[in-house]
Amino acid sequence: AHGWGYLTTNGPEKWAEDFPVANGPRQSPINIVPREAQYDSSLKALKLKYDPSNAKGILNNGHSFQVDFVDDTDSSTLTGGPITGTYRLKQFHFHWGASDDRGSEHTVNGIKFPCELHLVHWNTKYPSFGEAASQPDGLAVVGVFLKIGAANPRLQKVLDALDAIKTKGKQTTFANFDATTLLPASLHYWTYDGSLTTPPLLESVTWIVLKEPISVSPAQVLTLIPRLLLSLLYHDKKGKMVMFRSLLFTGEGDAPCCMVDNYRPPQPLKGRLVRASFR
Ligand SMILES: NS(=O)(=O)c1ccc(C(=O)O)c(S(=O)(=O)NCCc2ccccc2)c1
Ligand SMILES: [Zn+2]
Repeated sequence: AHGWGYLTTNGPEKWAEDFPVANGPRQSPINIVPREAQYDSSLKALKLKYDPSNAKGILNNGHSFQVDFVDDTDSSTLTGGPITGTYRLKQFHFHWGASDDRGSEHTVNGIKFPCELHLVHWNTKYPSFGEAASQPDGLAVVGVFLKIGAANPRLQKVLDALDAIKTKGKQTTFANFDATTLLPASLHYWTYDGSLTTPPLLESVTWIVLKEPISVSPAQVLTLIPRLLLSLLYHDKKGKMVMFRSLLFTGEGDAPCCMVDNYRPPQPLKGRLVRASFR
């Protein structure tokens, strides 16, 4: 049987067949309506402390690429914000579109960004990530929108590594990456109780979506094309912005299938409250 994916044959509209929680009460992503979010003055500031030496490797997992972190100590953690206790960084990954009018999972007033970064953390009150992933307060994911704009030299290191992981299952070392460089200046956020946005869609995620996007410039990416030849943002001849092209969902030897549009659309709020850390 084919696994889940993002094609019409195995995409988000089909996931409930194998993962019935897809129709659960706290599914992600959602459309965020800032005017309907409730400012909560008791929400603390986010504290993200990442140790660059914890970066382990970068992997094409067949539905995105992820940078994995060593998570056997509290050296890369999320504290404060809407959560209590200490959550450890496990990995970060991206969702993007085949064109610049789509790609993000969360939307703001119905607006899609071309890309969204997810930094996945797990609650250290549980013995492992796998254990935490099945608990209602087990995971916390920080979502950061990407928009096309000024250059972002730090993202380049991630893009550079992609040509070594073109096909599913490929991975390469990726040391000394400071994930805090991927964060915007303001850590103002919206937060709500949700789920993983890919199967197994576990309802164990406290979502923390930053209001301020980070930007990456087309020019910056154009300089990468010769070296990357793979996942990149570039203006095609029609001037349309194209994102993270041609990473492949498929493994070596399979008929190549472009890894694009790897995002789940917004899910019903089902009465949930979205809180804002800012007025
Ligand atoms: N968009 S999201 O942040 O919800 C997300 C997407 C993909 C993954 C993943 O592992 O592939 C993850 S993960 O790193 O949290 N792993 C979830 C799958 C998993 C569950 C339980 C044990 C191992 C892996 C999260
Ligand atoms: Zn994600």
